[in-house]
Amino acid sequence: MSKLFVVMGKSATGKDSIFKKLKETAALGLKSVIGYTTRPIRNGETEGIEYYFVNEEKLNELKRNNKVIEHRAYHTIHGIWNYFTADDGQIDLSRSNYIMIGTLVTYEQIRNYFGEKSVVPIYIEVEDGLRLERALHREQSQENPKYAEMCRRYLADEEDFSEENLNKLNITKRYENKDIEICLNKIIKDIKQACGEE
Ligand SMILES: Nc1ncnc2c1ncn2[C@@H]1O[C@H](COP(=O)(O)OP(=O)(O)OP(=O)(O)O)[C@@H](O)[C@H]1O
Repeated sequence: MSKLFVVMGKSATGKDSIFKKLKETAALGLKSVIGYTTRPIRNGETEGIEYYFVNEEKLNELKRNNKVIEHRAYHTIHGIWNYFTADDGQIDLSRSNYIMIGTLVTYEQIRNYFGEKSVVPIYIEVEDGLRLERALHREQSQENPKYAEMCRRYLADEEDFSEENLNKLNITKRYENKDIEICLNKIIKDIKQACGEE
């Protein structure tokens, strides 16, 4: 049976970096599910690669057509930022294995939508101090660093990814992203196993 892998973790744990590498690992043959967001595009991001960057009008249109699989709205310092996954023809579990980035809420809703057997969590962890350092470093490289939003997100993650929430969803397996290559190798091995290749 085909699988949909959901890469999750707190801010700056390296989800985007790991997601990109897994997508590029030809041996896995994973198709990516691109999510949608109404937040502004960051330097270095490309439309249709990290996300489809859309406005709220588009979100409302997809909602009216019952095409939104899961949706989260964050009250940020810059207003409401929406993130969602749309049933836009990208996912066909009878044909391929897929990978996407998400939050715990995404994972829960996607699991409800496609069923527990088809959806596999990949939870990334980084020690809090190191993670804050990486978040700051990344923000400093932006044209308009959003430090207040970085701090808000850092604190919000504590609640969103609490042990209680992780336990509720039965997420026991953790991948530590200290050294990205070691982390990737572990994930690749497990993805192969889950897809029945090992
Ligand atoms: N193993 C690693 N060692 C050093 N730096 C890393 C490692 N993994 C990721 N990074 C860097 O840490 C920063 C955060 O990584 P990334 O943007 O992939 O995180 P993210 O989890 O997708 O964050 P967010 O959810 O906030 O978008 C980036 O600048 C990235 O280059």
